[in-house]
Amino acid sequence: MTDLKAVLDSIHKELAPRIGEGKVADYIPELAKVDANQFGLSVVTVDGKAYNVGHADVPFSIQSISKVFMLTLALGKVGEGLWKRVGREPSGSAFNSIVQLEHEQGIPRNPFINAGAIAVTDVVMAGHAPREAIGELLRFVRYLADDESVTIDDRVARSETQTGYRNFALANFMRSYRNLDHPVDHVLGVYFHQCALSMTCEQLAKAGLFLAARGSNPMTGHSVVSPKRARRINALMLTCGHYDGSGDFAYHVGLPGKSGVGGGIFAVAPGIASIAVWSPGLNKVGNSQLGAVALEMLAARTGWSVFGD
Ligand SMILES: NC(=O)CC[C@H](N)C(=O)O
Repeated sequence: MTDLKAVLDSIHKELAPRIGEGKVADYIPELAKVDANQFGLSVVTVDGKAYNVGHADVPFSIQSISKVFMLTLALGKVGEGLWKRVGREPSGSAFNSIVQLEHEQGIPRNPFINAGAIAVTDVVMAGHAPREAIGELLRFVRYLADDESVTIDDRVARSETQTGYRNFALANFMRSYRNLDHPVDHVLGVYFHQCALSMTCEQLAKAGLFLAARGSNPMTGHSVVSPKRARRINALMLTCGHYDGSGDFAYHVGLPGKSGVGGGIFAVAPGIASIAVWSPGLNKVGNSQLGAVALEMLAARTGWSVFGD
C-alpha cells in the first residue's frame, strides 16, 4: 500500500522551487489579482481519508470545474435527453472558441467547453428563477462536500459579468440557433456564479468523491448518481476535461480530470480516490501548469493511471 502522505510530501518538496510558474488568468480582472505563488494538493480516498499538502485549505475560484457539478444536475433532470442540446466529442479548440458553433448549428461539442456548459446551465434553469438555480447548485455542492462553508465569490461573478464578452457572444449565438431557452443575461448570470464557486482543494476532492466511488458518497452511503452515470461523467472528463489539452493530460496523467482557469484541477482515480490540485499559473491552453505536473507525479508514484500502472 502506497504511503500517500509521503508521496504528497515528496511532490510538494520537489515542486517547491517551481511554485509560481505559468501565467495567472487575467481576462477576468478579479482572477488577475490572485497570488501565483500558491500550491495545494488534496487526495481523498474512497474510505474517506484526506491527505493534504501546501495550500490545500485555501479557497480558490473553481471556474470550469463547476461544469462537472452542473452536468451532474442536468443529467439528473433530463437524463440522456441532454445530448440533444450538447455533444460528447472533444473539441480540439480553445475553451471559449466560437468557430465550431456555426459549423455545428449551435450545438456545442461537449459540456465542458464554455458554450456546452452554458447550454447545460440553461437546462438546469428550467422552471427556476436564476437565483433558485444558483441556490440549487450551491446546496448540491455543499451537500456533496458535506461542508456548509462553501460559498460563491460575488466579486468574481461580478467581474466576469462586466468583462465576459466572449461568453455573451457564445450565448447569443446559441440563442439564435434556439439552443437556449432562457434570456442570455439570465443564463450567463447563473453561469458566472457557478464559475465563481470558491472551494479549497480538500472541499473539492470531497465533493467529487462520488465519481471515484461508483456514484455514491462512501462516507454517508448516499447515492448521488448511478454507477453507470459516474462512469460516463468520468469518460467525458477524460476526453474533454482539459479542452485542447485533453489528449496531453491523458497521455501524461492518465486520469479523468477537469481544469479551471482559477488554476484548479479535479481528477478521479476510479475506485481509489478523488484528487484536487491548485496552482494559479496556467499553461498555454489555460490549464494549471504545475497542477498537471503534480498530477503526473502522483499518477506515476501511485500507479493510479486508468491505462495501467
Ligand atoms: N476555463 C475556464 O475555467 C473558463 C471559465 C470562465 N468562467 C469563462 O467562462 O471564461
